[in-house]
Amino acid sequence: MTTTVLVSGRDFRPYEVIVGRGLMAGLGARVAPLAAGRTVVITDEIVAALHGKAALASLEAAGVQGRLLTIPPGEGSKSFAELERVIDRMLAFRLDRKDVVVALGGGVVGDLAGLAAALFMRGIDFVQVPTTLLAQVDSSVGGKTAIDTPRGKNLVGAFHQPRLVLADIDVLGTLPGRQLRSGWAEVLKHGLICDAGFFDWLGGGGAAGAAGDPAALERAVVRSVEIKSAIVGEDEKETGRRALLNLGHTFGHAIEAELGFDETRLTHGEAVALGCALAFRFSAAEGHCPAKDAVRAEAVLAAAGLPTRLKQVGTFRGVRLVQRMAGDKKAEGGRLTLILARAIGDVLVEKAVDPSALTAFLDAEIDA
Ligand SMILES: NC(=O)c1ccc[n+]([C@@H]2O[C@H](COP(=O)([O-])OP(=O)(O)OC[C@H]3O[C@@H](n4cnc5c(N)ncnc54)[C@H](O)[C@@H]3O)[C@@H](O)[C@H]2O)c1
Ligand SMILES: O=C(O)C(=O)C[C@@H](O)[C@H](O)[C@H](O)COP(=O)(O)O
Ligand SMILES: [Zn+2]
Repeated sequence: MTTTVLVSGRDFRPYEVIVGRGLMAGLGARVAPLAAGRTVVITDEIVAALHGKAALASLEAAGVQGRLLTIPPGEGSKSFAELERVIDRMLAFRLDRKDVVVALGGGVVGDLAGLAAALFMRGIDFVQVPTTLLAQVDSSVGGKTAIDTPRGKNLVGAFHQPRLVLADIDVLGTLPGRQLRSGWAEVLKHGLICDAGFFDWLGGGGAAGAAGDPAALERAVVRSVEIKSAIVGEDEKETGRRALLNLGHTFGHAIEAELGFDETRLTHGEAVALGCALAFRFSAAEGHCPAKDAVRAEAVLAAAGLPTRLKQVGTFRGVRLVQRMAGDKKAEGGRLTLILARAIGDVLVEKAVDPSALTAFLDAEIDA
């Protein structure tokens, strides 16, 4: 079965997110109506080897001219240097404004290719073909594109919505278990934000998804896309409600930065899982949410094989983490903003976080 979720908001052209099995073969037919000219398929070396041929064959069968542009795999490619190289290749290919970028890969490919599409000749169309669970449930939807700088995650970017998202559950069959669990963290995040029933399912019968069961994965992808697209439709540019999608990220991004964005030590999804557990425990400590919800959130995250304690991933100092967190894009006038919880499925934007309370909380967490 194929499910189509429409992402629509006041200030951008609506687009479809198509979720199902065996969709890669139909990529060309779906891209053809969007591409007046040619396509460039931006992908990483690992995905190119696994799925590049199928993508190009499908485009060719539909009469769409396509060529591959590969980047090295990993977070290191979300850099000014790689962005420059990609745009230079696009210029060398003589792409024009009618040509279309296809982002075939995980969140790294989607974020970089999306930003290149946003900048190239002031913006050309792009299509997301997410190949990691994380990209299917999160990064391919909503139009956030970005690169990192040594000072932090995603600090340079643009909002640029795709024309189409094609999420083929079958491509997840080649994904390593660790990457599957990493994507599962963003799925759990969606339940924690606004759907306690979904979270219960993910912690019960749906847990098979984290181990690769295709039916559970499909249901988890569809519900995640529904949740994310509804929020993005209301608040594309994160002036309000969209910040809720950042649950766990102010902690998570600071931890990723402290580890030098080394995904062999901590993937983005693992950082989000740890960040969600910290956000729930800090919420409980500050009296926003019952302690039992923080305990339950942690139990489900841990059962999925995700980290929930700082000492599992490295050695940190509270003051350093808080300095990093103050540099987050949600901070206004140097004031820390955090997404905190009232309960599982009910979160809020807290703009008046006391840095000393947060530092003391993190120092106590470091050995906990
Ligand atoms: N734009 C957004 O809204 C948004 C949302 C969430 C995360 N992100 C960003 O996404 C990035 C993380 O994305 P990710 O977790 O997909 O990581 P990733 O893109 O680095 O992919 C993880 C690894 O899986 C490999 N891979 C991809 N598809 C595969 C497949 N089908 N089979 C086998 N291997 C495959 C890749 O080559 C890579 O080695 C981070 O940079 C994060 O900041 C962005
Ligand atoms: O789409 C959003 O909005 C999100 O916050 C989704 C996050 O999972 C994602 O990691 C996003 O890239 C974080 O955005 P940032 O603005 O904190 O960099
Ligand atoms: Zn994320």
